[in-house]
Amino acid sequence: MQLANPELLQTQAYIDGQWCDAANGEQIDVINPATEQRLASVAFVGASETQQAIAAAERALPAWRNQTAKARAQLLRRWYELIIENSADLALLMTSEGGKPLAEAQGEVAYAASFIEWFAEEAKRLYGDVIPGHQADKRLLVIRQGIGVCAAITPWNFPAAMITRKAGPALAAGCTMVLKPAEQTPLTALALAKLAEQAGIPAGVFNVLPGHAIEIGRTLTDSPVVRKLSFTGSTAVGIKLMQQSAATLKKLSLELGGNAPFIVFEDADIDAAVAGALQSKYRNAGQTCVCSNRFYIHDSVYDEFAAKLASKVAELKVGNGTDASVNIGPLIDYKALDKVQMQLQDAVSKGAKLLLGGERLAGRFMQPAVLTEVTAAMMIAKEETFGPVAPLFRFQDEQQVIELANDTEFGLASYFYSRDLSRVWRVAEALDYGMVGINTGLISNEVAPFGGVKASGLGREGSKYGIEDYLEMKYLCISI
Ligand SMILES: NC(=O)C1=CN([C@@H]2O[C@H](COP(=O)(O)OP(=O)(O)OC[C@H]3O[C@@H](n4cnc5c(N)ncnc54)[C@H](OP(=O)(O)O)[C@@H]3O)[C@@H](O)[C@H]2O)C=CC1
Ligand SMILES: O=C(O)CCCC(=O)O
Repeated sequence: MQLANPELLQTQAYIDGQWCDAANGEQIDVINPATEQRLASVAFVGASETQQAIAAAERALPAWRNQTAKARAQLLRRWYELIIENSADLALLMTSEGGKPLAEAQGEVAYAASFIEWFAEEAKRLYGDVIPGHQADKRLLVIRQGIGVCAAITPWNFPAAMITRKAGPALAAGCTMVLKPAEQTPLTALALAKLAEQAGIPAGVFNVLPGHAIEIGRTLTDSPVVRKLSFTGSTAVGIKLMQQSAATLKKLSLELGGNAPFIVFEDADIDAAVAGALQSKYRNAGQTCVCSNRFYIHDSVYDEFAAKLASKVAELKVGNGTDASVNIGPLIDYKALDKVQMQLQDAVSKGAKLLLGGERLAGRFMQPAVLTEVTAAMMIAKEETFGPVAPLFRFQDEQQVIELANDTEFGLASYFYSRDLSRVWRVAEALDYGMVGINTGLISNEVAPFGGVKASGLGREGSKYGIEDYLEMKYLCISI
């Protein structure tokens, strides 16, 4: 891994503006999932370093909070610019430790940077309210202030964007942050911290702790100083963190698993639906929480859709994401590969047909797959796949498919294709999901509210709504 700016390869934790090893010297290897070679050994910290980071974030809070939003925005703007200037290195780090193809990694760097830019601007417009008084001698106002010290725990599948989608609004609103990145992808997080340091973000405002998930998570949730926790990851861990946060009554944002339906109605533009399916299913080898998980195709267009999708999937090239011609990188680890293979085998054993792909290749790679004649009795209908497999179900009518699509504990992203305007409204309103892509397979951007309902979590990230989770409202009652 040859970085143009070698300073971006940081292997120590970043606490209170200092780069430091774990107190006990512990380290963990970061492995390239494509080559299975060691990229670096990174400090692996625990509870005591987490306490230090929380204390640093608490100390840094008053000065950071008391600056004007504009002053904070100027520093955040510089952070944004440095991310853009270093985007080639950041993308290479991301591909090397997470496996996504370089073009996708470059896209993620731009996406990640956009949250810093957006929230730096947004924080200047955190207006309050003047409420008509209830008595002649009273004046009532509402102001909005940053909530205080925040914690963030982020996953490996978006090693940069899930950090900036949390740190952007937090820092812009005047909060400070302690971040624990995923064990598999600490290098991108530490590079972001290096750029934050270079941008002049003061010591203690943004701290990064690669280390023991359970110890760090417990220390963050137990701390009364930490007023808010934002987590992206699995539903099981989200529930655990919510339980742990109960004693200190933390404000929570939880962006958890999904089981996205992708519906193709009989009046859809089939070619457009195939293009959308490719984007929404195979991005990051299917490892995103908004990836389509269940394809419901109207009986009358099922065979056409299946054939067209399979012919496009056959063109996808599997390999090391640093090769510019590659579309599908490795899965993150063997556990992920085993889970996808198990879902495939379960479906085939219950009557599904493997139209294309599915073979396990050397290392952590697999051939992207299309499965047909899939039914609700199969494991793949219920569980998040997090892999490059498109299972196609048949349906006959609108009401039936809405019921099927909503028949899941999850409620993050959903997609459908139709050219009938009345149906577009009906179905969009009936889908029990936080996000609905209509005639598109890509919905994520910094200006729109990202988040789910039911077991997919709490709160929204990005957009003008995303900063609300980092604010408290204060009511002022003035007697004159
Ligand atoms: N909603 C989403 O975007 C994502 C969903 N997932 C789903 O979750 C499945 C498993 O993926 P996985 O990466 O294991 O997801 P996890 O939920 O286990 O991990 C996400 C983050 O939480 C941390 N974490 C794990 N356990 C704890 C804990 N007890 N206390 C505090 N932090 C904790 C992890 O740390 P560490 O890495 O150190 O273990 C990581 O930083 C995937 O197959 C997918 O279905 C996964 C990633 C993202
Ligand atoms: O998969 C995830 O962790 C959510 C991020 C995906 C996106 O923002 O599109």
